[in-house]
Amino acid sequence: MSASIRTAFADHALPGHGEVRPIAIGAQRTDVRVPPDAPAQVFLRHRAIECRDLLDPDLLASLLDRCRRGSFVVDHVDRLGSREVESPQRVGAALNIMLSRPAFLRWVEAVTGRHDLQRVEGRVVQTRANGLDALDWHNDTHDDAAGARRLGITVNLSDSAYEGGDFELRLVGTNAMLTRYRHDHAGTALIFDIAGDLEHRVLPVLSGGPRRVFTGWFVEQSSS
Ligand SMILES: O=C(O)CCC(=O)C(=O)O
Ligand SMILES: [Fe+2]
Repeated sequence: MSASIRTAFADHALPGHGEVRPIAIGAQRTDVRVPPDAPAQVFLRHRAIECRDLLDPDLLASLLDRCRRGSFVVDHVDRLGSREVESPQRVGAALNIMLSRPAFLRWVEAVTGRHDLQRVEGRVVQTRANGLDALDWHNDTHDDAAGARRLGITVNLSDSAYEGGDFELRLVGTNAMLTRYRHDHAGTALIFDIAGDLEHRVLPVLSGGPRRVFTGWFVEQSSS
C-alpha cells in the first residue's frame, strides 16, 4: 500500500491510503471499502487518520453549492479565536445525519478503539485570511457540558485554494506534534482523538480561501 503524505511536514507525516477511499459516504448510503486494521495502526501512532474522499463526488458538489449560497455569521470562541459559522445550519445539519450512520460509526470505533459512539454533531465554519481567524490550542472540552465528545472530525468543504490553516495535534503542553495536517482536498476528512492528554489548534489562513470545513465530534452514548 502506498503511503501518501497528506501533511505539510514529512516528519509528522500522516500516512493515508493513496487513492484508496477507506469509506465512501453518499446521499443515501455508506460503503466500507477498507477494513479497520491498517487505519488503526495509523491512529495508534498519530492519534488521527485521514479518510480520503469521504464524500461521494455528487454529494460533495451539492454540499459545496449549498455552502456557496448559505449564510455565515462571525463566531468568537472565547479566548481561542474567531471564524465564521454557517447560520442557519443547513449543510451542517445534513452532514450530521449522513455522518451518523451506523456503518461509519462502527468502522470508526474499530479504527480508534472507542466504544458506543452514538452520532456526529458539528457545524460548517470558515476561517478567513484576515489576520484574525484562527483557533489557539484547546481540547474541545470547554463547551462540552455533557463530556460526551470522544473524537473530532473535520471534512474539507473549501472551494478556493488557500495558504496556511494547518491543523496541529500534540500532547498537552509539549512540542511533540502527533499530527500536522493540511486540508487540501475537498470531500476528504480528518478524524482525530480527543482526550485529556491531547490538544489541537488551527493556524491562521495566510492567503486565499476561505478555509471551509465541517467540524464536529463523535459523541458517546450517555450511560443514563
Ligand atoms: O478546523 C479545524 O481543523 C478544527 C476546528 C476545531 O478544532 C474545532 O472546531 O474545535
Ligand atoms: Fe477543536
